Amino acid sequence: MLTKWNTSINLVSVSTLPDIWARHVEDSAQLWSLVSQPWTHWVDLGSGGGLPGIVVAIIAKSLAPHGTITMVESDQRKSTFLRAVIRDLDLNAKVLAGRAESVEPLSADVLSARALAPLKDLLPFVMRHLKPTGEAIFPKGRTVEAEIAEAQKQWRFDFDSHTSRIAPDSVVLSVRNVSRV
Ligand SMILES: C[S@@+](CC[C@H](N)C(=O)[O-])C[C@H]1O[C@@H](n2cnc3c(N)ncnc32)[C@H](O)[C@@H]1O
Repeated sequence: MLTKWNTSINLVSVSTLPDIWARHVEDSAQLWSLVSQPWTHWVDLGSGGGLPGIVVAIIAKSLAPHGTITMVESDQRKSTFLRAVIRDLDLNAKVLAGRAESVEPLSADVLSARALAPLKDLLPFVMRHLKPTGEAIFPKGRTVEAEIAEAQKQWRFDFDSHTSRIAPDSVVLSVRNVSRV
């Protein structure tokens, strides 16, 4: 469905399509095993083509059927795509077609966002949508150290950095206990 819809909506860069499994599916799926605590509500912000939200929902269907995934996507056409996938695959997931800063607070146990914004701009979303005991999980590239330093000017937070299984120069950042400096 991603490949088919990508011809009319720009869900992923066309140059990545030949390597779609590793670049997008495995890259999203690796988040699953990095979450360190039980969860019932996973929120994915700026899901675009369902990365990682749809991939997480597919895994959850067999491994965590109690889990609900909410995807927040500001683009109406991408939201329509996400709803079509949820319907076709009968996933326990829903889409809020709106902006992360304006949808109602979502009280997530896990919050993810891939390629949405630098860390300093993600942390206000963490404050709005993640439970105080929850965990945020962000795939990040080579700029991660600079993003952490920039974010620490305004925020306190605990974090762990996990080397990506897919791209050795990337990491998955796990963030907890966020508060303003
Ligand atoms: C670069 S794309 C990444 C999409 C997907 N997460 C991925 O990794 O392929 C960013 C997505 O976030 C959406 N977006 C941008 N700002 C947003 C916001 N404030 N709230 C919700 N979605 C947003 C865009 O429409 C776009 O689909």
